[in-house]
Amino acid sequence: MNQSIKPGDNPDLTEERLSGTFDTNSMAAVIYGSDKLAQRRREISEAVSRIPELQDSKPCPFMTREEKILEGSRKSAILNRLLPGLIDLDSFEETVFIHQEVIGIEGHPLALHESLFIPPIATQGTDEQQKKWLGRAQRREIIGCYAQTELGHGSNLRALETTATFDISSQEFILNSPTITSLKWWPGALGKSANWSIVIANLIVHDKNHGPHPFMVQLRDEKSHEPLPGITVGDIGPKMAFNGADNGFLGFENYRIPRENMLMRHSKVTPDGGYIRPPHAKIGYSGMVRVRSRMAAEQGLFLAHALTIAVRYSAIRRQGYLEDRSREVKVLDYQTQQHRLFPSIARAYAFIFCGFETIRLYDQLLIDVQNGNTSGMADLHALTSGLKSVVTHQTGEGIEQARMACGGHGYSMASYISEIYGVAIGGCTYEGENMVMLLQLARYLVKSIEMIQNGKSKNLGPMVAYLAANESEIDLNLGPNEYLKVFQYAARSQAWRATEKFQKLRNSGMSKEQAWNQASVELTRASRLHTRLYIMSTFINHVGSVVDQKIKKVLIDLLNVHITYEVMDIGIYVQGLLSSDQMDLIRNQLYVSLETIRPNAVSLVDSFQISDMQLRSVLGRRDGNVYENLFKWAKSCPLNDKDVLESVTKYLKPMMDKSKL
Ligand SMILES: CCCCCCCC/C=C\CCCCCCCCCCCCCCCC(=O)SCCNC(=O)CCNC(=O)[C@H](O)C(C)(C)COP(=O)(O)OP(=O)(O)OC[C@H]1O[C@@H](n2cnc3c(N)ncnc32)[C@H](O)[C@@H]1OP(=O)(O)O
Ligand SMILES: Cc1cc2nc3c(=O)[nH]c(=O)nc-3n(C[C@H](O)[C@H](O)[C@H](O)COP(=O)(O)OP(=O)(O)OC[C@H]3O[C@@H](n4cnc5c(N)ncnc54)[C@H](O)[C@@H]3O)c2cc1C
Repeated sequence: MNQSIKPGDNPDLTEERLSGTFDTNSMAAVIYGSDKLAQRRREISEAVSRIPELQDSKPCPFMTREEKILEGSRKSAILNRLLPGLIDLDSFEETVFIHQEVIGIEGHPLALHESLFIPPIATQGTDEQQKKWLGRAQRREIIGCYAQTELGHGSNLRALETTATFDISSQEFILNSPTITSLKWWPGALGKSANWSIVIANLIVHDKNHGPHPFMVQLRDEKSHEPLPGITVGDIGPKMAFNGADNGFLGFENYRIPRENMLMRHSKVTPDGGYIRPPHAKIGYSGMVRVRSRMAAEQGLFLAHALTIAVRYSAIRRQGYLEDRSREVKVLDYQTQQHRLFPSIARAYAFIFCGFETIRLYDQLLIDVQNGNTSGMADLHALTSGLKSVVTHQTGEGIEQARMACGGHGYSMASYISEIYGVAIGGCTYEGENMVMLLQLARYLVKSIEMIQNGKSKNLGPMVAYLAANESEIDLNLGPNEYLKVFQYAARSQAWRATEKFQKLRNSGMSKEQAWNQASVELTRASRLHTRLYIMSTFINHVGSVVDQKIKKVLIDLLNVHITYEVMDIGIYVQGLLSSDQMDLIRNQLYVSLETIRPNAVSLVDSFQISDMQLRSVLGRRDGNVYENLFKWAKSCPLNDKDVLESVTKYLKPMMDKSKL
């Protein structure tokens, strides 16, 4: 049963909901990993919808940037007061969810406090440091951000220029931004809101540079909120989207902080200037791995927002005819519309399933690292580097297709899809530019192939074991596991092709760096295929573990859309394996699976259970009553407050009057 049906809804949507074959609450439990979490999301939505002061003061598209920041701060402060009665304060998921529900996706002054400021203190701070700052941060007595990227460098962390020089005599670090390019640039909440920051700076002790390390730095006076002497700080200006957040710049001039402000759980500077190395050289990068490990689920949900809008709208939008000339069809009945939207629904599910898996893997790694075992770091770094890159790119593509699937109204801010797109594709850049991160995974793939070449296949981890197999024929009787083999073939042959290209260039006498650069397009292709294989295999495993048979049946249908679409999409890489007859068969299976999923399309997006408050879309409203509300929305546009604008009286009218003479 579709739980979204209510009286007064658009009958076209009700009809769709009645045709669904499964219970949307049960599907939500599968999507969010547990009945309890799905249930909590519904309860929180319901509770906040009843609190007038948490509602939008006006639609976001009609707000200026200053109003967005004010509104985000207003709601953050109210939430901070009300949270104890609304959520389990120990649950990160509930905390993130309620902020998203109430404030939305455009960002707000506390958006990074929870995800980028608190975690480094909790995982890289010593027990004393945690005691000193964690409680204050959790109670929001201080607001924090994460300042790493600089004006001149973001991707290449080893070229960061900010310095933290240890002064033994005063037992302080002296922070400096020696050049214009060393200004910190981009950190969310830094511009106007945060009064503390984790700052990544080169640690210099006895003139030796030990590379980037994290420091806890106070930026603004806790009473006046004025920048402290030695600090230059401000907002970097409007962005493509995410304008409810105040991304900022920051410079230091001989700014002193106590020795105890370097986060010292792993690396340490002793009072006499001794440096103690961390157990793994890249442990300071683990905050980034944490965020990347959450990005697949987060991005899957961005895609889910856009699809909820586009699929619901496509079910009420009637345009053109099929056989019956007496009534126009729902645009959702066109095969092209289904081909545009349904594979993205499948991807959104796949990304969310993968995302919960990588969050679990990160949590496990965290426990291992705290116990001194860093052996899993390279694997998870490689996996999350590839995953964030593929998922952000495909999410962007899927959201843009969703916008186009809504025709002209998709282009209006009333659809809200452009904002979702703008926020989501930021993910292609933040937490590591996608090409850069694909090349990180490629290093791992090349190393794995070198192990095979050196007769050490047995040492390969489970995620790359397929690189050593030798599949050259596929049974035509295609089920999910055969599709997986097809994908393995594609990923394996591309990984070998790219590695051999790199090796050939090396053997021709080229430097390692040049050879890498000349092979890099092929290497990034290998990384994408490897990652898409991982996404597919996680999806297959996840569906296999579902117990509820009605849910399982529809997930198998969705999986069929996914595997057929993905294999068609990488056709060029499987030409050596599949005949044109086999490709035709797969193409036809895709068309059949689009038809099979059609009656459940609306129920599949309803199962994401994204409330109207969170969706902020006139087109995607749960009740499907779009046209009257589009008219209402347009009338409420501030431009319509007056019939005759100053633009007319001051310029157009005099121009027209003059022309008449
Ligand atoms: C009451 C209030 C409550 C508030 C609660 C609010 C909560 C609300 C939250 C959300 C609300 C909802 C909001 C709506 C949603 C909005 C979403 C939008 C959010 C926007 C968020 C934006 C955040 C962005 C943050 C950032 O971007 S931070 C900056 C990130 N920067 C990067 O990622 C830089 C990328 N570069 C690198 O990582 C490195 O430079 C490099 C590329 C890895 C290379 O490093 P390096 O040069 O040092 O190494 P190499 O020489 O290349 O490699 C050497 C070997 O090291 C290995 N390696 C590298 N990294 C790692 C690692 N991490 N782990 C393990 N190993 C690693 C590498 O593989 C090499 O190995 P080898 O064996 O091959 O040698
Ligand atoms: C919305 C948003 C929020 C952000 N929030 C924060 C924050 O809170 N804190 C923070 O510290 N930072 C933040 N950032 C900054 C972000 O992390 C960086 O912008 C990102 O890491 C990319 O670095 P860059 O800007 O230096 O890109 P560049 O590296 O300059 O990228 C430019 C081009 O160069 C290419 N390139 C660079 N290096 C290589 C290479 N080795 N091989 C091949 N190609 C290469 C890239 O692929 C890209 O095409 C944020 C950014 C955005 C957009």
